[in-house]
Amino acid sequence: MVSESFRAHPSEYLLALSRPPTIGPPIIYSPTKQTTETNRNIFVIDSVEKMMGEVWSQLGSLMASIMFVYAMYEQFFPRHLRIHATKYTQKFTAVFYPYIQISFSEFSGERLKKSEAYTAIRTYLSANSSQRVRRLKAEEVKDSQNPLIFSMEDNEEITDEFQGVQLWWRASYKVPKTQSFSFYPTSEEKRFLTLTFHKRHRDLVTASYIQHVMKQGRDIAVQNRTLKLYTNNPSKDWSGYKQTKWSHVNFEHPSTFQTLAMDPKKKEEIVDDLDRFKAGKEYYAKVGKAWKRGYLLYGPPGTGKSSMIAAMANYMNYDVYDLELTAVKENTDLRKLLIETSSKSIIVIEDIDCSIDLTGQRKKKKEKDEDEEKPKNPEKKAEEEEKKGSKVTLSGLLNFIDGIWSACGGERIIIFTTNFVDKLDPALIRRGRMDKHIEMSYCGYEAFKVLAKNYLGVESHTLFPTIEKLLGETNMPPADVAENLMPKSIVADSELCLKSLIESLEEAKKKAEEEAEKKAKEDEEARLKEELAKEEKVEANGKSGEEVKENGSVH
Ligand SMILES: Nc1ncnc2c1ncn2[C@@H]1O[C@H](COP(=O)(O)OP(=O)(O)OP(=O)(O)O)[C@@H](O)[C@H]1O
Ligand SMILES: [Mg+2]
Repeated sequence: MVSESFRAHPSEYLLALSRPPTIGPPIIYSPTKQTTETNRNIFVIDSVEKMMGEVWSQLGSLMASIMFVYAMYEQFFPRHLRIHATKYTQKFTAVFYPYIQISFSEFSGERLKKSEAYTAIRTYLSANSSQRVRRLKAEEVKDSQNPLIFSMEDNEEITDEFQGVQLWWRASYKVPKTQSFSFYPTSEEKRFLTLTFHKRHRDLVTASYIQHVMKQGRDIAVQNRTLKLYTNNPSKDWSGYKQTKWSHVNFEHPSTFQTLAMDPKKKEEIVDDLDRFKAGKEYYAKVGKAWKRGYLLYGPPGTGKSSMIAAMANYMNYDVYDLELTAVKENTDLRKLLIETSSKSIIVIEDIDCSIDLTGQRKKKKEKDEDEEKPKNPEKKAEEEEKKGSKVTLSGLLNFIDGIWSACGGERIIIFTTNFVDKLDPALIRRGRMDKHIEMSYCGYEAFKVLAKNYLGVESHTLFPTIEKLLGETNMPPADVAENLMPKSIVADSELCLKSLIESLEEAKKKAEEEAEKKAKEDEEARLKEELAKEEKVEANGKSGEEVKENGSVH
């Protein structure tokens, strides 16, 4: 037998099989020059060669016949009959071939837009294939945390399993036969993914499996993507060639809930709220509310409002749209901006009290009265309006937050920040618009412990009780505490930083006491002044009374 007598390496065996058949007289090996074993091997190789030669020649003639028949078929078989022939061939093969194939092309739609389904499936397969497929393709991906992703190479196949059912995915490509003229750049090869499965699983695959794959693919893409920080372009720049309403950069703020210094209970409450929001798609639909949530962050400067927004974006994996209201010309522009934001995003308006004239309605009325009094020349009026910039009104902003348009897209968080919550119109911050009001306050002991752990890696220290006492007596924002905890030189250790903080706290306490004293003095002086003024008034009244009396007596 060949397999028994052939002892060469498999690669040599394959080499022998692939060698073309030799023509001519057989080679005679001299028994005197070869050992018996080697002779036997040579003989076996020789007979395999001969056998393969026959197979090759038969195969060659068969191929030639098939090609001839195919060429005749292509040339002479009538076109309309060919359609029927293909149809019946497919029906015939379907009897013996129980598998169904679904293909997903890379591009779809009129403008050769990249198919979302293809992208999602490819992401799903990339996540699953890198461990199982031998031939992988490395691709550079924009906007992803991993600059390189590995997907399966063309013509590779991967087996997947879903609810106990086996399915096969294959990546393929087609080179189009004819070149068509197009305005849009087309790649020569058309790539597609083919899913093969047994026909008895048709319902499972179409109803659940594909949805499962696409959802997983999208989730993986969301996990891997780099967050973006958008800002709105001034309304006057919207027309023209590019017409982009938002510009963006990669969002790289490192703030997280771990690094955020605040009361742990309050922090946990916020994280829970965010979790509930993220998982609340069905709930919001059930209660008939748009899937969005508003947060109002208020507190003195440097208490971590902006850091909180960054922590929320990183936690939720949402893009941030930083809306600069002063660059928005009017209410309709606000709506246009809203439409162009994506879901899974946070829309932020910082320092809302400074960005919009919340007494706009009243002012407008005053202006109107003035205008009626003295009509201006229209050119001057337009110039003045241009100078004034934004014409966004409070009602426009209210509509932006919870008008009908605000529901498009879904899964959006709106955040306002302010230093002066009392300045805001109650309508703007009522529950439903700003669902949760979060106060960011001065640094307490709990917040300090978080900062000490983050900045110095210290969880307890003998100086902590002193700091706790001083923090209770002063109002220092976390930004100042953090600054004091930053080592000022390479050799500075944690004790030095804590001492520097104590110094600053004592200084702040002294300053606050001095200021309180000064204020008390000023108040006292003002009170005395008022009393004096009152007395003088009474005196003056008394004098004038007497004069009246005197005058009366004269008359
Ligand atoms: N609660 C905090 N936790 C951790 N770091 C903080 C906190 N508050 C402030 N910081 C530090 O102080 C800096 C300023 O904070 P941040 O910009 O978040 O304050 P803010 O409240 O937005 O101030 P403003 O009202 O002036 O905008 C941050 O870069 C951060 O390092
Ligand atoms: Mg800020």
